Amino acid sequence: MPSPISPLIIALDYASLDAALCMADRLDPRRCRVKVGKELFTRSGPDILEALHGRGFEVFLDLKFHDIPNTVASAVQAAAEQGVWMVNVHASGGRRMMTAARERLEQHNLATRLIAVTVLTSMERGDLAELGLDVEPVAQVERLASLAHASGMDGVVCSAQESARLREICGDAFLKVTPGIRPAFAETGDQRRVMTPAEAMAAGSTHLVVGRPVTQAADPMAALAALEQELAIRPQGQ
Ligand SMILES: O=c1ccn([C@@H]2O[C@H](COP(=O)(O)O)[C@@H](O)[C@H]2O)c(=O)[nH]1
Repeated sequence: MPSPISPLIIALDYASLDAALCMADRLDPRRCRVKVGKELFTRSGPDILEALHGRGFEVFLDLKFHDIPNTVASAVQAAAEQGVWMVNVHASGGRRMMTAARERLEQHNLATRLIAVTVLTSMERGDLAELGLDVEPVAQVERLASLAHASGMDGVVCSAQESARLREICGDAFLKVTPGIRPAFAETGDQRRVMTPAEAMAAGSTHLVVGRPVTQAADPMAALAALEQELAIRPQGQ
């Protein structure tokens, strides 16, 4: 199946394989990718990847690996060998960790996209201050994205508020995968650095991660359709 033309990645944050597949079966792999995160993977294990691949989805495995270089490289290899489209690590694990993961993929001819998390979209200046970082989030994102770029990452996870700046620093081809997407109709919840889908694309985000605004909506398919309309995406075949 060809890759979807849409930048949308739907976060399947569910407590069971059955619940996740119930949602996946209402989605169209020609219209979006899907993301498997910590809750779902911890509950279902690799079975969920096989089930989603079997349905034709490209999967972003969002486990945010952060450990010593050899451990992270081995975890990234394991993810890639299960055929995921994208996997991520924490940029704060440092250059040697990211480089080890990149080299491991190359040694095994694995084409999975490898990206690094900069500053979680749920964090604001006060959260960084409590970690001893007296900086605006955008400054910390720039620092970590530059390091990720220099360490051979295909892109980063950042908020859409930083996408324009990262386009200047790291270029168009460097992926800017942005959670914290909140259409006008959705609640912010625990997210802090948010943007609407249209604003995020205009700012230079390459991929938009959307969870609760679709998955927790009273009518998830209507919420997805509203997102697509905002982004002027025409479903294939129409
Ligand atoms: O900085 C980050 C990194 C990852 N996430 C993940 O994206 C989704 C967002 O879900 P919403 O329901 O749309 O808030 C979720 O799976 C997070 O774990 C993030 O939000 N921010």
